[in-house]
Parts: sequence; structure tokens; C-alpha cells
Amino acid sequence: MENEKERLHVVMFPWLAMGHIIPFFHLSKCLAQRGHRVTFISTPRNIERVVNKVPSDLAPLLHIVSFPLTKVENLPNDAESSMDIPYQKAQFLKIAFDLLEIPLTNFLESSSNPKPDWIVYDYASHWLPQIAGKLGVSRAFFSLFTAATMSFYGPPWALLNDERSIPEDYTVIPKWIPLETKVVYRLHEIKKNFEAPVDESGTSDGVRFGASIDGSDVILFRNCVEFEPEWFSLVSELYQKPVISIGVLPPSVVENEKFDSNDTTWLGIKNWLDKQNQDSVVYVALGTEATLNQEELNELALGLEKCGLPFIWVLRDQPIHNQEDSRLQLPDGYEDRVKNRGVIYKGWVPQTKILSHSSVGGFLTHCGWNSVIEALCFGRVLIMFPVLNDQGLNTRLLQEKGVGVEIPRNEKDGFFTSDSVAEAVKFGVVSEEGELLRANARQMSGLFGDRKRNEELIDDCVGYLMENRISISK
Ligand SMILES: O=c1ccn([C@@H]2O[C@H](COP(=O)(O)OP(=O)(O)O[C@H]3O[C@H](CO)[C@@H](O)[C@H](O)[C@H]3O)[C@@H](O)[C@H]2O)c(=O)[nH]1
Repeated sequence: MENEKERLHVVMFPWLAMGHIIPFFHLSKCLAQRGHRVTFISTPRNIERVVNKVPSDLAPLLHIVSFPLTKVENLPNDAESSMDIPYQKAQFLKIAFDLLEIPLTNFLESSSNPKPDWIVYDYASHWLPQIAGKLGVSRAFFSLFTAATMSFYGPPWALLNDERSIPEDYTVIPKWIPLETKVVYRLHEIKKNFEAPVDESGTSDGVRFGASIDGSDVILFRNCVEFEPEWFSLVSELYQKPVISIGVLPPSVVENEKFDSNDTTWLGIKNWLDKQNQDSVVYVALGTEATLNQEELNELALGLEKCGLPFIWVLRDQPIHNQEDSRLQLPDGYEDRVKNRGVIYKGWVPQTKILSHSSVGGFLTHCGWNSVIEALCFGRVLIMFPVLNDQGLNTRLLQEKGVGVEIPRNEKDGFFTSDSVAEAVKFGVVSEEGELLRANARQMSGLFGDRKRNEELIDDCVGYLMENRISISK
């Protein structure tokens, strides 16, 4: 870009979770590709995980800044993201995250060459808008949640006042939603969100969300407006400030072709997938935060065995809460019994590449929003198994839109059986009755995977950031 005035400097500051760092980094690359400067801030281990993959042509514009975390009691030494800890310990990670306020303030104060125009931030840094505002940096809250989820969470006043205090409050439609909808939590889902000791960090997630929205100049949504038009209109009304959809940031599976030849995990998976029939494989993955207990793991495993379809299962290998030395075990003899038909991975896999493979017929997912986007970009039907966070709300929305089938569970305690897993998987992936769901999901690839439209939305967003920098926050 010849004229420096035409160039933005945007600071990106995601929450410490892979499902947040990945899309923030994706947006960073999109901005740098358009000739703007980006400073991406995270912690050393997270940077090593995702961010060291800066394409060489973008390196002059995309700067990575690393802030080490301060040691916090009850947080394991090497824990830097929600994937490193059981979800019940998330509040300890938030204590460490909140201590980044000082290095972030120092960075914003001293960064003058060029001074940042915008900071794009996440829900957890409730303290950030005030600091950025004082320093004359414009503030964009980046929502990695659907407009339906954010509408359900509510306008800033409801969030800041922690309007809902017990799990049951989240199982009914809140008063600010005038729509007829089933988008509410089931009791067992919301109870999980209450398991983390909220008071440990001194700030509830409601207050974090409320202050982040309230203190922003604009709210950016990673969503598909055509998929949830009614919710997008509602959320814009609830916030009473500019709300912009930046599209879904569809994953690009070609960009890593060179890298692929060294990626032995992918080569192994691809080799196996290449041997399977088209649309026959169930891909099973529950993201980076959801965990199962031993009984749930057994039922899920046996359900996959009973469904009779080939599957790839990515299993999070992490300590059990309060039994840090124990790991969950698959049922006795399981891996031998499913050999050749089922493949189980315990490390990090290239999820988007797997979903893009033509042998994949369906995705048994926790319905994290990244996973849903990735699945719908490739038109894969969803077998839905929400666990915590926004996942239950996403599941209800996706069910209303007819792109997936939910594994039935007991409302109160979440109990489910292997038979219900097997039935839901077969219904979604191979049954005649499930064809409508599969057709709807295939159709979604035209919306979610529409690269031209998604690129235009980023261009529009950049236009907005150019026109509204600094002055808007004064
Ligand atoms: O082996 C793996 C595991 C994960 N991923 C990627 O990691 C991301 C996971 O994101 P998501 O599917 O959204 O799940 P979570 O990591 O659990 O995401 C958290 O963040 C999401 C966005 O806010 C929320 O919707 C979820 O409920 C919350 O748990 C996706 O891009 C996956 O492709 C991989 O590539 N390989």
C-alpha cells in the first residue's frame, strides 16, 4: 500500500482458547492480505501452536507479540489455553488472563510507530475497552458466537446485572426475545457452565460479555446472516450500536498443500479416507474444551461400534478433573473390535482437511461454532452432541434450520445410551428419512462456503474500520 494513511494498524487480542485464537488469527491474515498492519497478541505456547504458520508474504505486515502468563495458584505451569485444563478450572485461566491487562496497556501506550487504529478483542477482557478508549484506540468486539447465542445471552444491561442467577433461568426464553424459538439450554448443559467456580476470578462471564459489548464501538460477528436473519436483526436491536457480519471466514484447505507432504498425521488419515466409500465415514470430534466422564465415553464408544459405519474419532487425551493422574479408558478390547472400521486419534488432527474429504458423510460434533462452520462449508450433516458453553444453543438453532439430528439425552442429567448414539448416527448419515437433513446441509455449503461473498464481507468490514477509526470513540 503506497499511502500509509490508507493502511490500518489493527491489534488482535483473543481469549486463551484454540476455538478463539484460530479465527482471530484467520481474520488477522485476511487484514494483512489487504495490505493492513496487524499485531496479533497471545502467549508463547499458543503462538507456537497456531501462529508460527504466518505465510512468508504476510510476515512484513503481520507482527506477533508474545505476553507470558503470570503464574497463578491452581493453574498448571504450562497451561496457556482452555485446552490444557479441565473446563472446571477455566476461572483460574481467566485470573492469569486478567493479569495481561498491564502488558497490554503498556503495549498500547508505547506502540506509536504506527499507533494502533483499532483493537479487536474477545469476550473475556472486560477491562480492555476502557483502557483502549482512554488511549484513543477504537474498539471492535469480535463475537465468535452466533447472533442467536448472543441474543439469548442478552443486551449489555442484562449481562452486567447478571439477570439470571440459577441454571433453570437459562432453560426458558428470556423476556428480550420476541421470537418463537426452541433456542434455550437444556438443564444438564447449563449446569456444566455453573461447575466452574465463577467467583474465583472475581468476574462472571456475564459481566465479561456485558462490559465487552457495552464498551465497544462496533460488534463484528463471525456468522452467516442468511442462515440466521431473524437473530441478526434482533441482536442489532438489542445492542443499539453498529453490528457487522464479517462472514464465516471459510477455511481454506488448499493453502497448506506444500506443508501437507510433511504432515504425517494428515497423510495417514488421508490414506485411510481414500480407501473408504464416498459419504460413508462419520467424523467424531468434540472440540478443545468439552470432556466426557467415563460412563459417557463408554456409551459413545459403544454407540459408534453399534452404528456399523466407518469412523474417525478424535479423542481429547486430558486428565480427569480432580484425578489429575488418571486418563479416561476406552472399553476393554474396543480398539481390536473396531479395527479397520474405526480409527482413533489422540492428538491434534487437521479437522478442516478431514471434513473436506469426500469420504466423510457426517460429523458427530459438540457443535462448537468453529466446527459447525467448517462442517457446513463442506455441506456435512451434523449429528449433534452438545456439552457446554454455547453448544446447546447452537444445537437448537441448527435443529430449527434442519441441518442435523441431536443425540437424545436426559434433560436433567444428560444421560444417554449407546443405542441412541447408533440410531442418531445412522439416521443422519445413511437413513432414507435423514435425506432431507443431508440435502439441507449440502445446500449450506453454497452459503457458508461462498468464498466471493465471504471476501466481500471482509472488504466491507475493512471499509467500515477505515472510515470509523479513532474519531468514533472520541
Ligand atoms: O484436533 C483438532 C481439534 C480441533 N481443531 C480445530 O479447533 C477448533 C475447535 O473449535 P470449536 O469447534 O468451536 O470447539 P471448541 O474448541 O470447543 O470451541 C470453543 O469456542 C467456540 C467458539 O466460541 C464455542 O462455540 C465452543 O462452544 C467453545 O467450546 C476448530 O477450528 C477445529 O477445526 C483441529 O483443527 N484439530
